[in-house]
Amino acid sequence: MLFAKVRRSEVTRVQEAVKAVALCHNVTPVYEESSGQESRTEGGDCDESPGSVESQTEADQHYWQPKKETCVYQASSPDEVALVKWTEEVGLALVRRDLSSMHLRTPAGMTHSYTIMQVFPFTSETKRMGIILKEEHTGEIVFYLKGADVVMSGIVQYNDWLEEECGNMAREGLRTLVVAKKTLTEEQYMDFETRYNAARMSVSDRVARVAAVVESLEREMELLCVTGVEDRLQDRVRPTLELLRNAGIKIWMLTGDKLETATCIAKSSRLVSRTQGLHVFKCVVTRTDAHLELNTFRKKQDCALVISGDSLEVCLQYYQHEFLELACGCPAVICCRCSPTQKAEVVRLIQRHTGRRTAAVGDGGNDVSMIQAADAGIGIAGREGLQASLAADFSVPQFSHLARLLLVHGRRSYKRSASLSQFVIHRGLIISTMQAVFSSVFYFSSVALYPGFLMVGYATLYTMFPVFSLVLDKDVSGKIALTYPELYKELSKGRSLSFKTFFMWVLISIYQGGVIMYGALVMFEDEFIHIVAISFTSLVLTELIMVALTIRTWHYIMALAELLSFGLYILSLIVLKDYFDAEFIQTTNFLWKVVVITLVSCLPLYILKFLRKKFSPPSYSKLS
Ligand SMILES: Nc1ncnc2c1ncn2[C@@H]1O[C@H](COP(=O)(O)OP(=O)(O)OP(=O)(O)O)[C@@H](O)[C@H]1O
Ligand SMILES: [Mg+2]
Repeated sequence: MLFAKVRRSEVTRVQEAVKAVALCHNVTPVYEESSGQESRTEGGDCDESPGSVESQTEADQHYWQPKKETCVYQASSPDEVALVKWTEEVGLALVRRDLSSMHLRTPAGMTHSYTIMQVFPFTSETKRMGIILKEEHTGEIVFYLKGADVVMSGIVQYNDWLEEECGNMAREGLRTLVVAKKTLTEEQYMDFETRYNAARMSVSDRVARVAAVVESLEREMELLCVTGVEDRLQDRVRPTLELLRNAGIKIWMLTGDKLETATCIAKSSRLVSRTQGLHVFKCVVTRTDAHLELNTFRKKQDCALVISGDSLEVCLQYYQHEFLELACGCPAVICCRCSPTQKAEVVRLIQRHTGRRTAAVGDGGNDVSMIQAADAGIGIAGREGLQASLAADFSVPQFSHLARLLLVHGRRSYKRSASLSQFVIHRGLIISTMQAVFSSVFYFSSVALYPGFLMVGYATLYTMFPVFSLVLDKDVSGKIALTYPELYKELSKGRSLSFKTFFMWVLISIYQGGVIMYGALVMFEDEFIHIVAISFTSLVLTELIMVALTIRTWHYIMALAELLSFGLYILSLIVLKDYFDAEFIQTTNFLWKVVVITLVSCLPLYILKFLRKKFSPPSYSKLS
């Protein structure tokens, strides 16, 4: 007798729990035709007031007939989808949902309808979501609440197993949610509704007041169950993280998850290797606690840090500098139970403290603020929707694509921007130097060295294509860049674009400009009138040769650009009779002088480059 009673209550409790999981969520079933073309959402975006369900009876019947369509669950949270799928598997399927109602199909084939009275959506701040439903059959009003264990443990009635069970699941890497319920009487609900509506109407402090009213309901709730959803890692996360680490990138993991889950994921993704120490920062509340904890942590070496959002806040409040100093020295940092604003704040602090570039990678809506705060925001378009990838600077479909994005494209882009920008400076400065030399020789008169179209042509037709084709340059192939992440590490020293390289280019420009101009002046004392033809030809040739010297891997477009520019210049020599003396430029005199001047301006650089490659070759050249 007693046995039967216990058993029975157990069965009903399990039923209650499954029902709660099947009802407390924001999932909408969508039916897709088998062809996979059409999809139909129910409700969702139409703005109906709760209660207007009569008009749908016809549609309902249509829906409840067995059909060939396949049902897909749609929700912003993949966890919720997983849970609803599970309830369908155990027999309680969500067949239909709109703004005002929800329908479940029981294993016996019956349909239970529920009116949705209120929904309190999930936010990362409250870490829970709630729903108030009225069962149409019995008229019972139930408030279901589902959320993170930290918040739920204060809401549910006393029990001795919640914390332990959540911990157990989390240590296996499961993402846990606690589900609770509370039955409301009609009066209780009416009372709540009046207060809730009043709060929603209030002009000032609306958010806080609404939250207070909802909180008044969240007391002494009956604990139903704990769910654990496996958050499987995407493909190739482990090797990607390893590659990034070898590339000299410090990785911080910022998550809203529970400490144990986050630790487990950090281990399974090898963010923290098995042999590496892991320091779990104790929960601190006061300044002294934080001080002591920081001191304990300081003594450990080469140890990854795990810290919860609350403790992080305390540390940042009192010991911002010290904390960041220690954390930045860690091989990996894991911040759990972070709110979205906290994630963004951490990114900003790292930027400010280290002065380094940051990249934030995220896939969910709760990562948007951090993606926007970082120097490079990278969104992963995936199961959690598109919010992150829409807010990001770069969007990738898979975490593992990060390796290619950073190590190959990021690296190339940096190198290319560096060489392109410095070349543009060189191109402008060399001609300015020539003008300056020319003017100073003629007592600083303001006579333009090159007339009209030559100036325009220099900046455009004659040199533009080769210089811009530098954006196609590659020093090593993508495969090599991915095999040797150390290549990326070198970039962080900023050697491709620094004051040093800038002044090198300035020097080169001054040297070349000076050589060409003085050369032309010295060699042509007797034929001064040809100085334009000579110096300009040398100038264009120098520019083309310099581009050719800079290029590390020839692309056919680069060769084309060089030939095109050269061809166009030859053509203008013939066509622009106003600027060039047609007879003179056909003489060998002209030719050998141009060749000599160009050689003097370019050969030393070529020799220097050659020597440098020979005696201190850059690492990429050793690899290719
Ligand atoms: N749909 C939901 N309903 C109720 N509670 C939820 C829901 N989604 C998440 N939670 C709880 O709120 C916590 C914080 O969620 P949040 O979205 O900020 O981070 P997360 O999804 O756990 O982690 P990540 O930052 O890695 O995406 C979760 O750990 C979970 O306990
Ligand atoms: Mg999330």
